[in-house]
Amino acid sequence: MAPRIITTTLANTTNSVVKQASLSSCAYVTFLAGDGDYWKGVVGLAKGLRKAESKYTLVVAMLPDVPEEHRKILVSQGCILREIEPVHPPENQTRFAMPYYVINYSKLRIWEFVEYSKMIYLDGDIEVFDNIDHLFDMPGGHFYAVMDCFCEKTWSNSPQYKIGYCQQCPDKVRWPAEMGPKPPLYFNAGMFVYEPNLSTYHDLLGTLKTTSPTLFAEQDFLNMFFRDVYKPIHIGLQGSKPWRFTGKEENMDREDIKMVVNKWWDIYHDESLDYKNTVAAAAAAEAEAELQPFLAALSEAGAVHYVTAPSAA
Ligand SMILES: O=c1ccn([C@@H]2O[C@H](COP(=O)(O)OP(=O)(O)O[C@H]3O[C@H](CO)[C@H](O)[C@H](O)[C@H]3O)[C@@H](O)[C@H]2O)c(=O)[nH]1
Ligand SMILES: O[C@H]1[C@H](O)[C@@H](O)[C@H](O)[C@@H](O)[C@H]1O
Ligand SMILES: [Mn+2]
Repeated sequence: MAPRIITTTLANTTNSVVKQASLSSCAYVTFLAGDGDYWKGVVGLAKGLRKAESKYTLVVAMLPDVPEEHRKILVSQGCILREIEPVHPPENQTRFAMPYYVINYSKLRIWEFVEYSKMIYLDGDIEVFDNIDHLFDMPGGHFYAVMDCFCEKTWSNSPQYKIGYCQQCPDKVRWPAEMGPKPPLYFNAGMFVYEPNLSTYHDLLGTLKTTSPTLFAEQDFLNMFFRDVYKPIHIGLQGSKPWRFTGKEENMDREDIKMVVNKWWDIYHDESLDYKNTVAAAAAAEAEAELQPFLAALSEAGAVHYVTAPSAA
């Protein structure tokens, strides 16, 4: 965990208590829902970040249905847990299964995490094999993400897939003039760099109320919402539930895929990467003492529901 710089000022102003706090302002954030096996992905991600010697902590935005047992494991791996309320898409407009939408749209709550000025969102099934902390240094005011790939079967009903159009190599198959204007750049929402902000957050939720859900849920929505500030970045995305891989899946007898999956398991099982075995755990114990008044103040104000990593003791 990165050392935190905390200043908590409590001042009485006309009977109200003004609480100011400045926390280390960057963090990674992932999302967790349900009692399934996605928590394994989060453990793999937390350990991968550690292996890459990231300076920043991993926040887990989780829905209330994540069982206590899984929460404990994540806390023991140094994650900061933040429970979020489910976000429901507009009623009567869902052509697809409701739980799918509730899960995905709930991700929008991460704009509420304004104790951080910049965050990198990563899906729980993504692994980092290199340090990507430098992405926090990119200029603010933009939404950074990786361009999506339309070759996936999930895109088979789209015009892009049908004509073999690739936005990453737009010269391979040119967008035909008779099909109208070229579609705007489209990012994958499995990883992005963004700035939590309450006004953006309210705008996101307000706009969602009047937006019909579409196939790729919050991914389509975020593409629409941030279309004017989107900037593509080039980072390899790895996300196919490596913990479920058996080698028998369709097209999965490839050596390169097996190597990535094995690399994922190496990180997952590496005990030296367990939070309790790191110097950060000791530093966190020290920082926790300082952090306590701030958390107490926030929870007193009913602002957040927060669980931090335990001390190494
Ligand atoms: O039961 C679930 C389902 C999902 N997740 C979380 O939600 C993320 C997204 O779900 P998947 O990885 O299963 O979905 P995809 O790989 O299809 O993800 C892509 O499409 C989704 C919408 O269709 C989202 O936009 C997502 O960010 C994008 O990477 C997971 O990584 C995980 O962090 C859970 O915790 N529990
Ligand atoms: O845009 C889609 C979407 O995110 C899918 O859920 C994912 O499986 C595909 O890889 C991607 O192209
Ligand atoms: Mn995924």
